[in-house]
Amino acid sequence: MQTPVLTAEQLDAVLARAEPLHDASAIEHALERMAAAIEERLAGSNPVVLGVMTGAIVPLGRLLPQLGFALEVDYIHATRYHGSTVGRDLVWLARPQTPLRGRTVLVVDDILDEGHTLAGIVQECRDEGAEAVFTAVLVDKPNVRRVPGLAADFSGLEVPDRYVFGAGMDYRGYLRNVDGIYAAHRDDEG
Ligand SMILES: O=P(O)(O)OC[C@H]1O[C@H](OP(=O)(O)OP(=O)(O)O)[C@H](O)[C@@H]1O
Ligand code: HPA
Repeated sequence: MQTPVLTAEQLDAVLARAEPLHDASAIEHALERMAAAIEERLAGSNPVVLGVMTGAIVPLGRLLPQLGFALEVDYIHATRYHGSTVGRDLVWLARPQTPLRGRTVLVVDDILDEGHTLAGIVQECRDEGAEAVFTAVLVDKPNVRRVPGLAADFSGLEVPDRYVFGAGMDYRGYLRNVDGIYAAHRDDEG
């Protein structure tokens, strides 16, 4: 049997010493505000909504039932953290199967950090002929390493420049299922 990278006991310890940033109700309200803003802007455009795997699972799954207009759902998988807390080169694991030519696209992700992932995906959508590309992230982490000029069209909550997890965001592949957003203790980063 393959040994898990982290044990349940280790994860309990990471969670216990992490700093709570946003609770479940703050996340719920942020997603409601985002859904209203997205609906106001994109209703009638029949968009392709692209979830960025894997972190988008939670925000996308919670946003979709709140979007009351015609849309298609697909996913794209590009990663640069590979279960680590340090970003590297963007690696493409899956491109969307839905033709994007002439379409309005809404890219949904859990977090905008340095921005290389979102910038790469937006460029990919444009290269595939998308007519307009919008971006939505549950969490915005402003920082000096951000790709210059990059901002999400729709965002929910801000976090400080710390390694965060929960609400879809992972800590070394785990803790995406935590219903709150936490900053890892400095000793647990790196
Ligand atoms: O703004 P950036 O610095 O580029 O980082 C943001 C990206 O990093 C995370 O993905 P990750 O590569 O960890 O894959 P995951 O979705 O499987 O967690 C997150 O889900 C974003 O897609
Ligand atoms: N947490 C989880 N995933 C991430 C982060 C983060 O702070 N930054 C980029 N991907």
